[in-house]
Amino acid sequence: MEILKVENLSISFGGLKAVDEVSFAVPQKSIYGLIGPNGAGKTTIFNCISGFYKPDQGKVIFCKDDVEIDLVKLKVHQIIGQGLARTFQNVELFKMMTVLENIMVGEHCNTKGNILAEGFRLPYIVKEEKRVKEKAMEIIEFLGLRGLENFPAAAQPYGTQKLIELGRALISRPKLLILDEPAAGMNTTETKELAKLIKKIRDEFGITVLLVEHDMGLVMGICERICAINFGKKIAEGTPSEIQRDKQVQEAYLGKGEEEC
Ligand SMILES: Nc1ncnc2c1ncn2[C@@H]1O[C@H](COP(=O)(O)OP(=O)(O)OP(=O)(O)O)[C@@H](O)[C@H]1O
Repeated sequence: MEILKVENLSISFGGLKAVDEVSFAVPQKSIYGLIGPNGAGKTTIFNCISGFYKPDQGKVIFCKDDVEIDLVKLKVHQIIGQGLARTFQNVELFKMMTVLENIMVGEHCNTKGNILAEGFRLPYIVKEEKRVKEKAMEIIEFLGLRGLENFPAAAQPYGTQKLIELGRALISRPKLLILDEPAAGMNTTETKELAKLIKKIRDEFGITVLLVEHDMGLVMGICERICAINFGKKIAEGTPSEIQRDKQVQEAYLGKGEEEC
């Protein structure tokens, strides 16, 4: 059973067809990879799924409790409300805020406060804040960031900042987590830890993970299925070994005539 179905998705920027009739389906509770050379259209597909771009054509079907919802018709906050969270290619943290506060922000969509209630510190706001703080601390523990909660996010090394961003996406306990190049800028040890963490997120929380990543070791090591795109078009879809053997994928990465991927 699928949680996400991308159907005939297309979007152009001026004369450039960045995504050209791409279709793929992500099975529930799987780790699914989207790969392709630079400029292939991967982030653009993510932006269409998460509502940042409106495609020219196609559907993005999110399957929730046996109901199919076309995300293309929804606004970004409505998509988040359906249970979809994402991280970005470049770390997007609130630099002046602490690690804890940055992660708490991810639960904002599920809180009921308003500016007046918060200003007067009404009892339900205090209770709500305590609940969110406890939830954020659980995530901090899960990510192995215990002890850093009260330090500024901006003071952390890049790999840690990426984990904080991941924590912000995780706190809302999404059904589908979309990760855009989670290993970018990480060293080999950090990338290995990240691979374990992504598996743990799926296994312990039952969250489906859709990821774009250039680190082929990570992709081939943790994804059950992969969709490969090039120049905006889907060129292959299958298991990691099927993708590694695929001639079109080999050509896309290495140029014609090369045998290995
Ligand atoms: N907002 C935009 N306006 C104009 N062109 C865009 C826009 N967003 C993406 N593009 C173009 O669409 C194409 C696909 O870009 P995209 O960022 O999706 O590729 P990508 O596969 O994610 O690449 P990378 O791996 O380098 O991040 C590129 O040619 C890019 O320049």
